[in-house]
Amino acid sequence: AWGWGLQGGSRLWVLEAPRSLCAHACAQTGAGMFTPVSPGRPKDYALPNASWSRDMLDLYDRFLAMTKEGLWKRIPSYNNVLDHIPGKALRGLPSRKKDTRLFLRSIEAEGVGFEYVMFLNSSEKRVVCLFQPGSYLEGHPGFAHGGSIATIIDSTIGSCAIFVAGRVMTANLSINYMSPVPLGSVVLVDSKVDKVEGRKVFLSCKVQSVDGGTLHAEATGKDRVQVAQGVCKRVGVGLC
Ligand SMILES: CCCCCCCCCCCCCCCC(=O)SCCNC(=O)CCNC(=O)[C@H](O)C(C)(C)COP(=O)(O)OP(=O)(O)OC[C@H]1O[C@@H](n2cnc3c(N)ncnc32)[C@H](O)[C@@H]1OP(=O)(O)O
Repeated sequence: AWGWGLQGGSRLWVLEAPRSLCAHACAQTGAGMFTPVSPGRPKDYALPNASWSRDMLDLYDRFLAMTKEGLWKRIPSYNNVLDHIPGKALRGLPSRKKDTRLFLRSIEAEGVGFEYVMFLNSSEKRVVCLFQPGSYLEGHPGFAHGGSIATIIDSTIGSCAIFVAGRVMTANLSINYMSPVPLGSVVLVDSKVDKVEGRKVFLSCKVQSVDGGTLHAEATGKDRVQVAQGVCKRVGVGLC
């Protein structure tokens, strides 16, 4: 169940959302597929569509097969993070604004924005994201904008930190770009939690080509498991 244990010094509040929360948030059914807990069924964008390349489909099939062994789970992807949270746990969270969308899902048309699906390996504290950057993410002609790479890295490490430690905010993200990512290509964004020190979660992430032959980028991140008191009061979590 989704429970809040508040501890905190003078300024900070640590929201200890039990790990079971995330597992609870997406009850797994069938072959590694998640079904959303919230009433109604928001569109799950992390499923194959006509824009996915052969590489993306093959990689997806490979990871989906691994979910059958139970170590990997597919993370559904809705266009609003609140859709990932079980109904009763939404209490105290900012109410959903009808015109907000998760940045990565802000381009509705298939194949031109962020085409991606994430898989979680809880025991390895790892989230791997299969990412196919679309044509609207262009930076240098023909290549993905560095900000789009930073976005998919931030979201992958953010999801990893959420599943390992609960609600987080990214405190620091450092990226080395080694090789540009061609638009329409498929890359593996492989993130893991390296250590947790109190409220700080340290993560690392590599962006590699499907054949592992090209390291496009590598990053380190520091996330923070906490909600600033102000935000806590604003959303009236009630336990502040
Ligand atoms: C429920 C299931 C859902 C699952 C399915 C989800 C699917 C869909 C998910 C999509 C996932 C999206 C993930 C997006 C992730 C974002 O984009 S978050 C947005 C970007 N980040 C922000 O806006 C954060 C802005 N910054 C802040 O709010 C505050 O600075 C922070 C980061 C919360 C830290 O504030 P604070 O807690 O007050 O920390 P502070 O007291 O200043 O420092 C505490 C410690 O942290 C260290 N620290 C603080 N800041 C830094 C820093 N920048 N660098 C290094 N050290 C730092 C300090 O040195 C200090 O260390 P110690 O002295 O304790 O050793």
